[in-house]
Amino acid sequence: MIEIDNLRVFYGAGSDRFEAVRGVTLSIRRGETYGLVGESGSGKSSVLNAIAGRHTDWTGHIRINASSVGPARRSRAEKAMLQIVFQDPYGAIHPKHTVGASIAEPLEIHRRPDREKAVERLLERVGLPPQFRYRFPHQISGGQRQRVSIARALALEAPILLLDEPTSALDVSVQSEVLNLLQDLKEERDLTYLMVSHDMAVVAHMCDRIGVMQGGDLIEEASREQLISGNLEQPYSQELREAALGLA
Ligand SMILES: Nc1ncnc2c1ncn2[C@@H]1O[C@H](COP(=O)(O)OP(=O)(O)OP(=O)(O)O)[C@@H](O)[C@H]1O
Repeated sequence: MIEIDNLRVFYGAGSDRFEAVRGVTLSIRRGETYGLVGESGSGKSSVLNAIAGRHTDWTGHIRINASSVGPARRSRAEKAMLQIVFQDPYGAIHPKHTVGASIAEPLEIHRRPDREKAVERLLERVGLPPQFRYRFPHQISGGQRQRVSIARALALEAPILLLDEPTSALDVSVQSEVLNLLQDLKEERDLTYLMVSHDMAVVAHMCDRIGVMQGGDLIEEASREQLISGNLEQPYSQELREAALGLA
């Protein structure tokens, strides 16, 4: 569903030009949840933003559902293939728009019919009551806001969701509810997830496979079983795992 070949991502120009991702190759199957982990600044979000078309200074090959996408502006059909769920829901939902308007916006842009009904169904699917459509983001909790951004991400029925630290801004008690919702949606709709996370526990819970990034390189890939049992090749991956388990 997602194939990346020798992806290099850059920021800045001239002598300030900086290579944040240094030739990453990976592929993610349909229905798989793939977790990108690594310390802050290792390049995880840069990979995600290149795939999403949010950052355009990159080289290499990205194929989404077997079609190549370039760094240039995406077509409507290409955009409809994937959606992002951000750490901070305010990245996706406008603070001055009602919940209903935020969820309806992608449907309006893509001129989908029956938007009222669709918003109602989406709210219901993410576990929010219908009257929430009239509320503003500051009138609902952080977990509820993240449910709204998930509803918005689902609106166009994109087969791929890019999850950028989707629960790290939430209270621990709410985190698992949102993760369980994502898990249920994935099974129900055969979605493919690429998840960026600091949190190895979240990744172990959610992901079929992980990729470990360090300094812009993908240094190791491992299955969930390997992650859980500690059967990792690179000392750095072990360190991340042990730190997450409180063993370090
Ligand atoms: N807009 C930008 N301009 C310049 N450098 C940037 C920009 N965005 C990211 N970088 C740099 O690129 C490198 C990779 O950043 P990136 O955000 O991809 O890492 P990350 O692993 O996602 O980190 P975090 O977990 O903190 O989000 C870092 O050194 C960062 O400083």
